[in-house]
Amino acid sequence: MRTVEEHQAAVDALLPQLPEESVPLATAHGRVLARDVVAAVALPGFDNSAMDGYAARWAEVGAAAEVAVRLPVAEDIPAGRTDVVPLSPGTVHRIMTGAPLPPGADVVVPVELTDGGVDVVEIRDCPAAGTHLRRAGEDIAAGDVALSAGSPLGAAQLGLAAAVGVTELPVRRRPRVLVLSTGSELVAPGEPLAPGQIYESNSLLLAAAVEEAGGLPRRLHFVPDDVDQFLTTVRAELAGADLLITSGGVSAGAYEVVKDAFAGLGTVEFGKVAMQPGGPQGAGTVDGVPVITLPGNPVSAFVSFEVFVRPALRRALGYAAPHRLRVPARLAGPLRSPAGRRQFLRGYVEGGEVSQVGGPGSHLVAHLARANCLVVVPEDVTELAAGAEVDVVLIEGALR
Ligand SMILES: Nc1nc2c(c(=O)[nH]1)N[C@H]1C(S)=C(S)[C@@H](COP(=O)(O)OP(=O)(O)OC[C@H]3O[C@@H](n4cnc5c(N)ncnc54)[C@H](O)[C@@H]3O)O[C@H]1N2
Ligand code: MOO
Repeated sequence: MRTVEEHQAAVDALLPQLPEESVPLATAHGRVLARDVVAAVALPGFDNSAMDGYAARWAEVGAAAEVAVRLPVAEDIPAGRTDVVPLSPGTVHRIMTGAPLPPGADVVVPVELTDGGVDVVEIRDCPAAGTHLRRAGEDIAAGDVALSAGSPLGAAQLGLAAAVGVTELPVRRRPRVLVLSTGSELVAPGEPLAPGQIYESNSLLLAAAVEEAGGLPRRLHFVPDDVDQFLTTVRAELAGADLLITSGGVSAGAYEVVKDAFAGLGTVEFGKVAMQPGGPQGAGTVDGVPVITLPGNPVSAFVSFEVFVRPALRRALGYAAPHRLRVPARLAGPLRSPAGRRQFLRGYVEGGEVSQVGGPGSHLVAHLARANCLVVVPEDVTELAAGAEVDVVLIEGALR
């Protein structure tokens, strides 16, 4: 039986880093940066005002804290004015937020502390010298790394890229991932169910998980437990894919279609991993394309994707942090776990305390949908008391 880490390494080895491509900023959301991006300009690019008010010499207006000071307004500087007129002694400039600070000014008096005068202003109070000034380069200097390789590109990162004048970003191509469910009991949602049939749900679950991990999923129409149909469906689509994920047909039954189809074909190896759920696993290549065969129980498919596929996809995409956030939490109640298997129980964590959501059964998809974390119980732990500390892996729901 493989350890979790051994199977993780086998899956990682299947997925090489994806090639780089350049994408316009407007379509880079959700991608991950392939190379460092250096700031071509400093931020702020020039000394400027943090307030609407009056740029002044503190030596001339500081006394307004005790008694009002009246001074002529020599210039009006809206944001976007590009000529810079130095501040002459004995004058102030009316200035707006973001407008360039005139040389000579060392304080901006907010308009609220004045009478708002246009030609002459009465300054009634004054903050300390140096207040409300934004200095060139205090956020980032030109030539510094603005975004480092491996950073996910969210709202703040895209905002920064635009702020330093970037128009395109280097990212890694999204992997094209085929998802194929197997099982003669499966029926498409919306169709009537005969006794013994169930709605096919894993392809939706896995395609969404692929997308969330940064891949481009393509759901193939599910197939019954029939080797010929399975291989025909796979072969029609495999060329050009970066990965095929299958669900079902990998345990010990009489009709294990995925196992049977790939026996003697390609390099897919089947075996057990010391974990629950997600015991039966397979990984290898077929026609040179990486293939990962997940167990069919919906919770097993989900947990297997989380533990093996998601980190491998994210590593291939270049993420600096391919794994989910893992944090300690106190157990709200006691739990038991099988010896020799790492268990990934479904949990709900809040305020540092985690409650188990449903039992360990890998068919409990409704409970999975209410969980926001996986509770990780190590292989050598069989019992834990309420209050014991465990590691929890935060899954999607936790991050909203
Ligand atoms: N004798 C043994 N039986 C089983 C073992 C074992 O070691 N020895 N392992 C068990 C474990 S653990 C798991 S997990 C499952 C894995 O089985 P398969 O990967 O072969 O999956 P199936 O038998 O096809 O399905 C299992 C279960 O999940 C339902 N299912 C399958 N596909 C879908 C789908 N696309 N959407 C919704 N539900 C799906 C299926 O109806 C079954 O109930 O094997 C155990 N048995
Ligand atoms: O290991 Mo199976 O994946 O329990 O449910």
